[in-house]
Amino acid sequence: MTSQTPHASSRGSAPGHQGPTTDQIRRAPKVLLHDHLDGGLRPGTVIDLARAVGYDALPETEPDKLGIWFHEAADSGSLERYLETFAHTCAVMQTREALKRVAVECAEDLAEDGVVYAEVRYAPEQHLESGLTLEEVVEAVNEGFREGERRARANGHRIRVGALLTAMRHAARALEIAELANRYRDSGVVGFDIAGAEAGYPPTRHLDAFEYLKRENNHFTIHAGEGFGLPSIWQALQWCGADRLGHGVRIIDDIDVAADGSVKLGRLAAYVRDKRIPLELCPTSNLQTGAASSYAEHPIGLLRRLHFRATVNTDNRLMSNTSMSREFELLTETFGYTLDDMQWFTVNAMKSAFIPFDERLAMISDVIKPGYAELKSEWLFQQTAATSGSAAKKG
Ligand SMILES: O=c1[nH]cnc2c1ncn2[C@@H]1O[C@H](CO)[C@@H](O)[C@H]1O
Ligand SMILES: [Zn+2]
Repeated sequence: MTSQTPHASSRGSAPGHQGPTTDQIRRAPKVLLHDHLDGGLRPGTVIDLARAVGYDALPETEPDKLGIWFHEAADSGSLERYLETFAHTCAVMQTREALKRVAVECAEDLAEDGVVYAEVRYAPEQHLESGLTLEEVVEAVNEGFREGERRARANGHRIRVGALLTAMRHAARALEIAELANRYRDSGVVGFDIAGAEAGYPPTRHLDAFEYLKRENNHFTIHAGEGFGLPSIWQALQWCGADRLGHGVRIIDDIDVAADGSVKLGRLAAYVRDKRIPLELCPTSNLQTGAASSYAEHPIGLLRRLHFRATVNTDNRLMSNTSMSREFELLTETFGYTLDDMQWFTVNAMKSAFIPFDERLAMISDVIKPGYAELKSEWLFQQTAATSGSAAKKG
């Protein structure tokens, strides 16, 4: 972890610059731990696939309008209504070809955005309507990610994508999906997750799946502390044993900031910080589901200042009309973050990934840190009147 203070000065960019430029943010190496495959389709692909399978329930048939429709429909203030929009994306992801294409494009789009490592999740049980088996779903997506990585490389980008298999918390297939994740752990699947409406569906309903994964020494994250508060986070950690928290943003309810600015952590918040539990924060998604009321008031500001293991994520690029670069742009605008802050979030994410330690370390020391060092040194080589020699000639 870097040791700079939260609002590190302009050391990370050219003197006088308040923060990184849009272009620097895009080129900076980024790590994404929380992104849903069925929440990141290109609008044009949704339309193509709907046509191919004869799905006629799309609300719009023109890409730009459909993109806007997803964004507006998801902008509902409630997690339950936000989740309704996935009926359309899941409906068109029911064949091997469709799943593969979506996975290829996902890897390509993330690479284009400067993401060097991503864990992308989806719920295999939601892709069985046309007769695919769970294994066929996983294999089609894996094939797509490998092909996407190859195409990204051909375009001059480097990315690695791992899959997380999600079980839906309202359903009863968690153990089966956990076993599936375990079977594919050496073939592209790096962990497990549960998602879906949170209120009324506590993670302890799926204890058998989590206990199984622990016995197998496997990894899992749990969506908790988004649509419901502290009890959900507490269960996810202390009953289920989650390695990471999907969102976890409501941990803020256990942090007291006094009028004089002094901060007191409750027992659960202290545990989360002390144990370095990674928080997969997704600012824009939280605004849409009502888990936060504005970027300025988003708990990520305080959590970063208090040195929680905070990470920045997209959640659903289609529904939130976002990307990793966009999330960082919004954060730099709101909190004045510099390249040092971006690097801190990125190293946090890489440390928290589910791939082996030696690979995480190599990513941090050989990809992430050199990438940021390169960006941070750019101002030194900008041609100015002082360095171009033109002043001397005129004199
Ligand atoms: O932010 C979220 N909270 C909870 N569930 C979600 C969120 N985003 C997506 N999904 C759910 O996860 C499924 C598998 O990818 C999606 O189909 C959606 O229902
Ligand atoms: Zn999510």
